[in-house]
Amino acid sequence: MNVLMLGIGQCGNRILDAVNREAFGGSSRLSKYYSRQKFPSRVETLAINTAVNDLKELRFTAAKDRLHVPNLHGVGANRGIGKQGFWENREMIMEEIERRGDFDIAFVMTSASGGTGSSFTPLVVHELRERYKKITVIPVMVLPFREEGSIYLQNAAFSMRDIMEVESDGIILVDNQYLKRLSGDIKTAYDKINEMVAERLLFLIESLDSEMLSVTDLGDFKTVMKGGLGMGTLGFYESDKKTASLTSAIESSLKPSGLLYPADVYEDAARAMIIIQGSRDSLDVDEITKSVEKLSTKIGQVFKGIVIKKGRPKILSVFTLGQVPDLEMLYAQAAQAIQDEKSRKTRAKKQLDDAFAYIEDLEEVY
Ligand SMILES: Nc1nc2c(ncn2[C@@H]2O[C@H](COP(=O)(O)OP(=O)(O)OP(=O)(O)O)[C@@H](O)[C@H]2O)c(=O)[nH]1
Repeated sequence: MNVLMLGIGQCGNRILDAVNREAFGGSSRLSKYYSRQKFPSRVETLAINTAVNDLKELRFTAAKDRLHVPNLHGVGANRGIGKQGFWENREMIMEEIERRGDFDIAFVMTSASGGTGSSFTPLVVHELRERYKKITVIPVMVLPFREEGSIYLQNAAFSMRDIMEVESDGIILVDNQYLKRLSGDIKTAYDKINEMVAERLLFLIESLDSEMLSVTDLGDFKTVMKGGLGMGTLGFYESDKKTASLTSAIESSLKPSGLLYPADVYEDAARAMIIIQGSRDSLDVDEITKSVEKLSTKIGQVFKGIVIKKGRPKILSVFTLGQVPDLEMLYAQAAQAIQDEKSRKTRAKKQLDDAFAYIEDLEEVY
């Protein structure tokens, strides 16, 4: 399978760096000696940014895989400038991608709320669709902490609408706000979130490209991603000594603690795919079949995949949602923030006009 992973803007770049870190051996001391990725698929990565400093800070992404869009130093969270920046550099950006050959699937990772990534991503998705007729395109959109300010909220609202309007094959949602409970300080939270996203995406890629005992393939994945509202998220669970059974491990992969976006899977999910990796003796196919069937009665369509691989069972759940109450709340907050900003501007303007009114009929006296 030929996979393209694009990370656009600072957040997208950093998630891509986490992917490269993971793919080249993770945090192990040996990782720097790996010159090739550990995965069977051909995975091409490219970090795109308007801010050269964001690209410089990457540690695991090769220099040839960093593309600076010239004449800009970030777009200061301004999506208008971002879109213009993309149009002015469209051919250069797309040529850089096309030089990497043909692809079956592309993941385009970005924050929904900054300027560069959130404005480039819908346009890049559109271009990929135009240029690669058979490609599956999955945007991975990171929603902001809700207290990050009105511009970030507004950007998230408008960029999510833009990304829904271009024809992707389903959006994977990641919510910083939901995941911030993972850590006290922001830097550690970012690292942890990025690592979670990287781990899940690489698990997915690896599984789709493996000989599965029970087959799920790119076609099934696309069917899942097209379900419901065409947006969903990923869950994950890694068994340990304390895990009671395979069934409880499968159920745990759907629990809030492993999800990248808040959802009540049993209430909200439209379609799902459960992929189980583990050593042959740790996987009981009958038990897996039974628990997936049980899930199907609640969720509707559930695909299952089983990959034989050394170690305790690890489970990835992929699902799309039929309702997204948290996203609706984000829009309500964004609308309120835009209104507040407007009234603050009007008030400030009036105050200034009132101030100028004091000297309206006066001249400077020297
Ligand atoms: N999960 C995660 N979120 C991040 C990270 N870095 C930034 N963010 C979030 O991304 C949003 C800001 O978007 P950026 O990606 O920094 O913006 P950009 O696309 O580079 O655009 P400009 O800086 O405006 O040119 C905020 O909501 C941040 O919380 C990261 O490493 N991980």
